[in-house]
Amino acid sequence: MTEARKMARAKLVLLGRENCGKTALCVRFITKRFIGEYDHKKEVTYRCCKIVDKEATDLEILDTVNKDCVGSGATPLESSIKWGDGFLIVYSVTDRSSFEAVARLKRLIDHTRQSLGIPTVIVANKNDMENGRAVRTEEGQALARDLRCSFFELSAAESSSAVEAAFSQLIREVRVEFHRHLLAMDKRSRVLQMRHALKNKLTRSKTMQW
Ligand SMILES: Nc1nc2c(ncn2[C@@H]2O[C@H](COP(=O)(O)OP(=O)(O)OP(=O)(O)O)[C@@H](O)[C@H]2O)c(=O)[nH]1
Repeated sequence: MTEARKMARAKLVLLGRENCGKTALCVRFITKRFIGEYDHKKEVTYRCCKIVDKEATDLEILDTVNKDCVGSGATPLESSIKWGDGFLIVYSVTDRSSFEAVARLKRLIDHTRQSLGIPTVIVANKNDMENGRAVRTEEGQALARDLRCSFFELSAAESSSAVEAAFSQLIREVRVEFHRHLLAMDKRSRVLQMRHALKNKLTRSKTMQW
């Protein structure tokens, strides 16, 4: 792969019900640290550079706040969805309603982007809280299979490497999509070139007849 065709940057968006751990995941991924409490009021875009599979990518990561795909939050959420190249849909294994929001959020991505192939990873967070578990691992796996998304169950509080694995998977999927898009553009421009060449040839042969 030539340098010019490598994906230099990507925009990632974290979606999910309030309190499921979106900010904790972002901060863990960027700093490798888990900090107990975060400011819940602001939507934040983090910038960082990460190396995945020996390839550096500049990332913008949008941490959305308290939004669901229903009600008044829907419009700004759609603009975040239009902005992103890839999505982490997060739920907490201790909060059934956050799990139920996942399918709705995935449908909103599909609908907003008019595509079923937008890179999306589902993250089941807080699996250190076994006592408060309200969603079984198999339920998360089954939902991810149905929605054709990669799935990670983890704890932002306990495992930096698991968080890194989930983000890395999303970055890989965004890269695949980027290269698919480039190939489609190449194909289109080849077709246009051929059409142009054919038109020129036809015009020339007409001219010769005259
Ligand atoms: N035990 C445990 N607590 C977690 C974990 N991840 C996040 N938390 C806690 O859950 C609470 C909510 O985490 P946030 O990261 O603020 O959640 P959020 O989804 O960004 O919340 P909003 O900003 O309201 O949308 C905080 O008290 C975190 O410390 C985890 O993996 N395990």
